[in-house]
Amino acid sequence: MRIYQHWQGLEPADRGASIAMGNFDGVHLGHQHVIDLARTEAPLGIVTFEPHPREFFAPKAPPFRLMNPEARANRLAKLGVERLYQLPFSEALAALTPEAFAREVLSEGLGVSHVVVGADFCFGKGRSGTAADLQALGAALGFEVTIAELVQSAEGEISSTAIRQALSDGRPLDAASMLGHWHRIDGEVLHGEKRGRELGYPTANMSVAGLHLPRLGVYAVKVDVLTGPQTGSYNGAASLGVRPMFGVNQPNLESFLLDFTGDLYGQHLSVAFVEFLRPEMVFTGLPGLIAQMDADCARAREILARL
Ligand SMILES: Cc1cc2nc3c(=O)[nH]c(=O)nc-3n(C[C@H](O)[C@H](O)[C@H](O)COP(=O)(O)O)c2cc1C
Ligand SMILES: Nc1ncnc2c1ncn2[C@@H]1O[C@H](COP(=O)(O)OP(=O)(O)O)[C@@H](O)[C@H]1O
Repeated sequence: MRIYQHWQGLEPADRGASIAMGNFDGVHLGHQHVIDLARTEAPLGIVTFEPHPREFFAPKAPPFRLMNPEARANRLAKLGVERLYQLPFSEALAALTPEAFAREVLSEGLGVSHVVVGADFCFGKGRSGTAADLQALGAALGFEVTIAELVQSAEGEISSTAIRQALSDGRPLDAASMLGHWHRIDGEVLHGEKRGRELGYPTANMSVAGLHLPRLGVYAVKVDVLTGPQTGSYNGAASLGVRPMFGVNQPNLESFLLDFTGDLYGQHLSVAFVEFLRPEMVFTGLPGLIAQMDADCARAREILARL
């Protein structure tokens, strides 16, 4: 998959894609439907925005993203997307009217052959353009527009908002049924306080900055080690939180991999949230915490063996 960060001055060979357009946060089943409708004989593309328009307009709002741009790109590549047009969202882009966006960006810039958007898609200055407006503009400018129906799940309409809520509630299975896959946090293993190894539970620490946080607590997780000499998929127990036993900390994600020994510093991991086990707790001494971690790992092992 090729990533483009501009829409102007493209080579003819980089134009003409059939594209799905949106934020694709989480790449859930609704997104996958939109992407499927964009599969034609033309190269399959995605048009998305970076930063996310909501981050651009409300930079101080609490983080809401389900995934970082790299994780999104990796997942889109797995779905067979050949071109990711990750357009820099700016004052100038936000100020384009629906007509100007369709003409300057989609038609003259990207030269799209076909565009798919969800039925609730809005675009252009003040979000004033609808999916139907885009269809009319496409007819005038010479590209086809398909409007995808919103996909339902057992919980109702699938949306990034509903997925965030399920995760905030500690319902990763419900989130997964809307995502079509486990919710994952991806990132590099960072150095921590070196305390884990003394507890008998070395943990791979990852930053969760900029991401929507699932309910804080301890989870049964599947951990994919993506780089290094020990790549593979491991079962684990992870703590997403602030480690109240050890002072005031920023939230992070600490994963203990079952049946694993080795060095993970600097490697890339993808941690899948399978089941919420319990909130973080404060114990009167380390033996209490260690006994609880023993119990967490036993439960995680049992849950993950059933998958
Ligand atoms: C399965 C598991 C359960 C945990 N439960 C708690 C907890 O209840 N309370 C807490 O303060 N920290 C908890 N932690 C976090 C540990 O305190 C943390 O991993 C340890 O301090 C190691 O930190 P370090 O990696 O920075 O050395 C848990 C960690 C794991 C892996
Ligand atoms: N089973 C395991 N699960 C997770 N990390 C492990 C495991 N075995 C060894 N490690 C290594 O130990 C490191 C964590 O040890 P720890 O004492 O918790 O230090 P830190 O505070 O730097 O995270 C991990 O980053 C990894 O390199």
